[in-house]
Amino acid sequence: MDPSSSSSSSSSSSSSSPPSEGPLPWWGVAGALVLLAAALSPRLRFRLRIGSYCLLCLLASALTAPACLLWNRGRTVRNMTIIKNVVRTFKYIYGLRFELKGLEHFEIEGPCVIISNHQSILDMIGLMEILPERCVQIAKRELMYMGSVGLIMYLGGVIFINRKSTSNAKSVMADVGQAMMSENVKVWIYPEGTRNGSGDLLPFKKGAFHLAIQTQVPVVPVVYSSFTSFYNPKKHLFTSGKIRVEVLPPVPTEGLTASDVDELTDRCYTAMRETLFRISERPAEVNGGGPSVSH
Ligand SMILES: CCCCCC/C=C/CCCCCCCCCC(=O)SCCNC(=O)CCNC(=O)[C@H](O)C(C)(C)COP(=O)(O)OP(=O)(O)OC[C@H]1O[C@@H](n2cnc3c(N)ncnc32)[C@H](O)[C@@H]1OP(=O)(O)O
Ligand SMILES: CCCCCCCC/C=C\CCCCCCCC(=O)OC[C@@H](O)COP(=O)(O)O
Repeated sequence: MDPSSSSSSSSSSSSSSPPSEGPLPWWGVAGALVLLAAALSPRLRFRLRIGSYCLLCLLASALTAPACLLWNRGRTVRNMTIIKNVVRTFKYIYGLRFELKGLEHFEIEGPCVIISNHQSILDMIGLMEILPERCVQIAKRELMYMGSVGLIMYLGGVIFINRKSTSNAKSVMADVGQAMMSENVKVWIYPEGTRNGSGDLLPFKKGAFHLAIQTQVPVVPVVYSSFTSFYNPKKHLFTSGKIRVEVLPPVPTEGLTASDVDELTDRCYTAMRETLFRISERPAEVNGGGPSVSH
């Protein structure tokens, strides 16, 4: 037997024979088990998907913060443009498609108060899909402590309030009013004050409407269709989906005073609730609207 042939045969046998079929590495086994479990368990699939979203937010924030610091040297609403362009890519990762209507109502010279319904932590994707220039958000102060996400919110100019202290929140909102006018900034507020995945609207808090009247700027209502068809934590549902977004005509506040807050709140609440039911293809309630303000 020719040694070269034997060596070639051994090499050919080694090259022609399949790679050594040793056991899978531990991480291969772990990955396969996770994928199998996720395929079998909706709860695990949901947790993996929403966990990946949180991780993505943390990672993207950590990577975007230095860019904001280098580009704009600190906390400024100009960072929102950078943040917006990053977050807008998330829709492709999670298969979310937006149908937009009424964006021309954002073409307002100067400040305004934008209000929208708030359903989940996914709202950030919808927020950044249509965020106008020079627009900051009002957020609960607990979000400031969410690691890199809190940092990026701070750098983007987000205003943090203590929801549990009306007096503190009111004084912060008063300062916001002054800053809005002096720095020509729009403010985005979620008047429900918390996430609400019911497919309906919670009663509205009044701070947004006080702010608009105190600064005599218009209120621009924005409505996102219900996520319940593709996102429901109670049912461990989180798939791809379509979100209709409708920007309603600005509601003027010139000439209004604090005594008009309840009427302005009701007007916005009713218009947004009707829109929410329409774009979510949910039959409007026979008995008209629910409570518009928190009692
Ligand atoms: C790069 C990758 C990044 C990836 C990560 C994603 C990051 C993106 C970056 C940017 C995104 C940031 C987005 C953050 C979103 C966060 C959303 C939230 O946190 S929602 C929770 C916080 N928001 C709110 O709470 C809504 C605003 N709240 C209010 O307006 C409230 O009114 C208040 C907090 C000011 C007070 O609330 P409360 O006391 O509970 O109830 P009210 O009925 O509203 O008010 C009680 C009485 O006080 C009167 N009032 C209220 N405000 C005022 C005021 N400004 N001036 C005078 N009086 C006021 C009100 O009229 C009531 O009195 P009454 O006699 O009953 O009328
Ligand atoms: C080093 C500390 C690390 C902390 C780890 C944080 C883990 C979560 C990380 C990222 C989550 C992505 C969040 C994106 C922004 C979410 C904004 C939001 O929607 O917050 C909810 C708030 O509107 C209302 O809260 P409640 O409904 O009142 O409750």
